[in-house]
Amino acid sequence: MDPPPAKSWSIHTRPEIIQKYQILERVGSGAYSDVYRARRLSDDAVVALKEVHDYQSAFREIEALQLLRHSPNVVVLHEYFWREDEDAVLVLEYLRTDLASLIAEAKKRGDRNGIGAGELKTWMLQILSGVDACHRNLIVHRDLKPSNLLIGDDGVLKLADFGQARILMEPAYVVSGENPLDEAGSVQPHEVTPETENSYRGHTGPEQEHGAMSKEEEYLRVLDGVKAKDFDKETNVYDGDTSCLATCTTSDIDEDDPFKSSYSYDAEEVGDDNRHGCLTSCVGTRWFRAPELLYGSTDYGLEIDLWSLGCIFAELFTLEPLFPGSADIDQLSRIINVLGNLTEEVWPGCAKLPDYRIISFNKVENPIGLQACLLNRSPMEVSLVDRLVCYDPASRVTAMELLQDKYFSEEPLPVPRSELNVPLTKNGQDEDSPGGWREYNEMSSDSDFDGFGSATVTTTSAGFSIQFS
Ligand SMILES: Nc1ncnc2c1ncn2[C@@H]1O[C@H](COP(=O)(O)OP(=O)(O)OP(=O)(O)O)[C@@H](O)[C@H]1O
Repeated sequence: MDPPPAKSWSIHTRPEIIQKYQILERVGSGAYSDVYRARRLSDDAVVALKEVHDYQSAFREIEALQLLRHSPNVVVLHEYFWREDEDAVLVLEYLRTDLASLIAEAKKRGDRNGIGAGELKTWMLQILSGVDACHRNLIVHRDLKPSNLLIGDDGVLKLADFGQARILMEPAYVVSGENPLDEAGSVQPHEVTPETENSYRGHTGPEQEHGAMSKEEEYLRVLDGVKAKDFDKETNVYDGDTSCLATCTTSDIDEDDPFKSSYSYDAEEVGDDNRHGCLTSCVGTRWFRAPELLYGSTDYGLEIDLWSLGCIFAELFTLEPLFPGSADIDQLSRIINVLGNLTEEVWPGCAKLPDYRIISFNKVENPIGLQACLLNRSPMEVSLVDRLVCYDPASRVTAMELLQDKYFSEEPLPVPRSELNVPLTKNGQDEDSPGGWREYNEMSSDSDFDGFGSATVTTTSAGFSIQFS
């Protein structure tokens, strides 16, 4: 195999960037990226430059952010730079802090009741609106966690870090198995404008008929898998009737845009997700990872985000992570201690999960229940988490349904954004602090069995099984 092409060693030396932006400081780095605060020379606006070192992650983030560009609770992608031999640089709106910092500051203050109920509701509504926007577009974020919910000085909260996002279904009938980036070569920068926006709505044309059967089958498969509930008809994405496919496809696509033919479910086969629509179970940050992922599912749906959402809401209520597992098995064991064992009674079909028969736990006779984890919270708050943090993905309440929940229309009402206490600091600067950034961001392999209980390995007809006690 040829070695990868040499890359510019630094964003600071790339003329196309420094001609337009003054790089001020590095504000963060993640598994795949370095993020800088920068000043746009044309108008002095402060922006974030996200230099993404991983091709697939950059691809996914740009693809999702272009589709979500009108969503008020999703970070705005202004433009991006990408040449074959260099890392992608995404120019994003700059948001100074995040929900993890909000939780950390509230905890530090030691207020007995945590974040005020009216404030909580405003934060939650913003999160729900962002998740709802993703799910209406059949985008599964796959890494929802407090540190990926960015907050601006005006109290606006936006979903960010779409590097693991996937579009579960794109009814554009674009028939392509090829990677559009390979075809496109160097065509940057790309300004993200209404003209270059890759929307898959509102255009019908002959290309829709091409490959319709397989797409329809795929669509039905996804729907089966994700139990897509009644998406808003206005979006023309899904109205509970597959006939709406006829109204959905790509619209104005910039000829130069390397993403122009990527908006199909199977056009982009990257990462560990395979060519046949199977998704990798190795996504997300463990504490927020849904049980179906922990059991190795590869045909999960939007509901994995709803589980994460429940964990985030629980953390907002108690200022403590709900399931802070130290390894994947520990993660499952914590969930089982609270919800009880995963059985066919609570989730019909769970026995088909790839690792269900491989990993088993002793019967938990008296699961402690979510209420015990949410001490001093109102019944409505407990119910809200309960409807998200449940085993059967089909039973999880959608973001759209929650936006209408009476919790948000009852006293105390959500406060105006101007009354929110925006965190003064940004959490996670101290990477080695216990329970801090490093632990929070850890994504370990599925093979970490250390540090909890005893394990009995037995040979079975299927191979082996591990019993944890
Ligand atoms: N638009 C932005 N404005 C300000 N800071 C940002 C912005 N986007 C990202 N950051 C910060 O940069 C850091 C890394 O960003 P991000 O989480 O998007 O990258 P990543 O490599 O995908 O990370 P992860 O390892 O969490 O998946 C985070 O601390 C984040 O808060």
